Amino acid sequence: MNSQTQAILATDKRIDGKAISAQVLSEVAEQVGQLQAQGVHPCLAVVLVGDDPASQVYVKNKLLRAAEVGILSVEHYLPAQTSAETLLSLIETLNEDAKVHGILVQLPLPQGIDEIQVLEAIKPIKDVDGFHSSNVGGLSQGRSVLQPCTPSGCMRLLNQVRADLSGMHAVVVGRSNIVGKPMAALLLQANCTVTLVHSKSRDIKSLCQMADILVAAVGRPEMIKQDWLKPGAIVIDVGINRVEKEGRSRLVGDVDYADVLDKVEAITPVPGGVGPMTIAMLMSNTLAAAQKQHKLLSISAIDG
Ligand SMILES: Nc1nc2c(c(=O)[nH]1)N[C@@H](CN(C=O)c1ccc(C(=O)N[C@@H](CCC(=O)O)C(=O)O)cc1)CN2
Ligand SMILES: [Mg+2]
Repeated sequence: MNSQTQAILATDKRIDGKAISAQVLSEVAEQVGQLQAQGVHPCLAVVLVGDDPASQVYVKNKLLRAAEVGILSVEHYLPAQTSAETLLSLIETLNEDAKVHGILVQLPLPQGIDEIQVLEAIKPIKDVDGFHSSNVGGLSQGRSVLQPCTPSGCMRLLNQVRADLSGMHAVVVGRSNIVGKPMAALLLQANCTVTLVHSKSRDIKSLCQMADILVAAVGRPEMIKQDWLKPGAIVIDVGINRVEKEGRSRLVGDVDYADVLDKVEAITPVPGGVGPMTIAMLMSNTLAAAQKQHKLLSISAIDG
């Protein structure tokens, strides 16, 4: 990427997730084309259980992005009352289908289905969400595995601001399996000093004030205010909170954007920051999964 593009993608203080995700998607589309020329057609299986409206929107957007970059998709919509056995049997079928390279089970699952059992059933090589314990363990050891999409998207946004994060103090607020924990692992891999803050941490505000990089993934609307930040901090806001403001429904992050803007070096907006990156990284993971499976098949063909 040349410096002019870099400047466009990170204008002023706002880190433009929409523009950067478009760049990722265009890179993915190019490589999908190269794979197709070798007769491989990357394919993502998307499984949605139940009728959660937000999940329906996310799944629709994933399918749209897949089509845009030339990734095939298969869709499986199951009712909320689906048994764990039925879901596990579908995953087994998709695991064994050589035409399917990536399997995504949209979260959250309806109550009564054990999320961990379902995620563990996905073959690690097809686990494009990076949630299988084998990929989680590989990430913590710094191995090259499929990584969770939101944290890897956040890393891409951070690298837009600074190519080298070495020695920076990163504070991650929130310890979910999907975002907080893998985010801390990726920042550590990038040689940051990492503090993982959670609901039982003492004096969260003081911990945040130490951050050169602050990643907020806590799900509390506009919790982080200007006096929580060190001057010149880089802020990545993973929160997506729907609130009523001035009689209208609006999306806000975990950071009070307008309040902190003067104080930060750079910040992601909500919407248009981390969210679009999540879907772009899913496409990137699906491509990587297809490339790896193709390579393994080619090797086993040579070995006989
Ligand atoms: N299997 C998974 N389930 C869930 C994941 C995931 O990565 N894998 N993450 C979230 C939901 N999610 C993707 O699935 C997701 C959330 C938000 C966005 C997004 O683009 N947000 C927009 C705003 C959208 C809106 O208007 O509501 C933005 O921030 O700009 C994309 C994907 C939980 N489940
Ligand atoms: Mg966003």
